[in-house]
Amino acid sequence: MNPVILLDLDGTLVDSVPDLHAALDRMLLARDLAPLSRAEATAMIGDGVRALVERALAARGAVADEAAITGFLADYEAHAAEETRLFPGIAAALAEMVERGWRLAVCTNKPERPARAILEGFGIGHLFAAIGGGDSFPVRKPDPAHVLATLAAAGGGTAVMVGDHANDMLAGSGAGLPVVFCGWGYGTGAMAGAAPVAAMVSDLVPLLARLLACPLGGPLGGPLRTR
Ligand SMILES: O=C(O)COP(=O)(O)O
Ligand SMILES: [Mg+2]
Repeated sequence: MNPVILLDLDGTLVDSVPDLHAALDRMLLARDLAPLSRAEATAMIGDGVRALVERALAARGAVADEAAITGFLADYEAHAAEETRLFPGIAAALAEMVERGWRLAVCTNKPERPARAILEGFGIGHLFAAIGGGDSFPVRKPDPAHVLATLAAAGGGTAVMVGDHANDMLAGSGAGLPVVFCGWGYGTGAMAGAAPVAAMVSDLVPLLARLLACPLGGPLGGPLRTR
């Protein structure tokens, strides 16, 4: 069976910071709190909506409640695809993956609805055999079960996890899969740990091809597992 490339969304396929940052600032403004810098907002992304809202409010000395979280989510969902863009080169990289016969899936901590809306907005939703959002399963990254449930939804088989955050590396490795760290995303370089790094989008397909060509393990990573 052809391998599955499990792809993180925010910071890997799409630059979603502008819309997330704008929604956070609308939430803060509504509470008479000062807006965030772009760097502050970026560093808060990676653990889903609840953590994002909690971090933004905590940065301004406030505490998140359920109303803040549901209000943020409703507002963000309505504006999730305004300034969000595919990173340059991603559309071509996805097309090449499909051309090679690799199956694609998204494994993101973003809730499933806005994740689907963003992918469909770019006309690429149909490329993915599964979209595992942060609310699709009882757990999310860094829990390996999020990766495994997404892989199962995509039909199972050999897989690689690709992402820009420590959560992606932990979840993928914990699931027994090789992982690739994306250097163009929101994570810090230290989050790559021992994972091979695709420094630029153009590095990704060649790196995945090398990983998939050495199933017994090699300098690039551990053994590929079939599930
Ligand atoms: O929503 C988040 O916090 C991060 O989303 P990601 O898992 O696609 O990077
Ligand atoms: Mg990410």
